[in-house]
Amino acid sequence: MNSPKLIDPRLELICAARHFYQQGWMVGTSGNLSVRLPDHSFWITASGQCKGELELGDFVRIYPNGTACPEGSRRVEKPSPDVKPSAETAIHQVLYALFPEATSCYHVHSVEANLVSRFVKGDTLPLPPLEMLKGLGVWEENPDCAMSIFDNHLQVSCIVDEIKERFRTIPPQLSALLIRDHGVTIWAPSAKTARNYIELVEYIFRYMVAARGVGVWGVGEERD
Ligand SMILES: CSC[C@@H](O)[C@@H](O)C(=O)COP(=O)(O)O
Ligand SMILES: [Zn+2]
Repeated sequence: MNSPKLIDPRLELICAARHFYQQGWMVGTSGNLSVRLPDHSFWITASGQCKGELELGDFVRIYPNGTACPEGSRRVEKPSPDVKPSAETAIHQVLYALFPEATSCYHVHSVEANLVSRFVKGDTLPLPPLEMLKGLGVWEENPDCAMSIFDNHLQVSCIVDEIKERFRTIPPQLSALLIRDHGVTIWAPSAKTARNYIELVEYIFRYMVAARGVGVWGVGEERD
């Protein structure tokens, strides 16, 4: 009997990136996607690549601290020496460390994510109690749900430190975080779920922007 063919997990990332690019959420080189493998290494998009036309050679494999890739002592596997991992690799790393059940981490930049990130000054964004929240795991009637917001910093390590510090003390309600004036990042137990999460959070952001435009009361406003 033939054993089932293993599908390269980078293919799922290539398809997801093309889809997000077509939606206008990964314009140009923006955003980064990763998938974690059973040995706890992960593939992540290389830095500065057009996300609408990724190829298998546009990924870097990062091995966890203390382990090395099979070919040698390096902790990074690259298609060529000049290829660099995403500049935001450390955000994926900290999320995988904080949420061991996560096997995929997706980050995109949309206009709506940036608009809603300015609806509030604080570090949480109240979300409208939409049915769509069930897709993000919130099974409550009229849920009082909020997404964590972090300030954008030039030094990615500062964003990472704030994520680590906040989530260690206050676990997030959703598997998602928003970086102000930058974009959303989600983490999920599978690549398919990660794609759904991105679509759902982006729907909620679109709704919030549209609701403001037509004057729907209370949407995205800071609660007392
Ligand atoms: C279009 S610049 C956006 C980058 O600064 C960054 O925020 C981003 O999401 C992509 O960086 P990358 O290093 O390609 O993964
Ligand atoms: Zn980014």
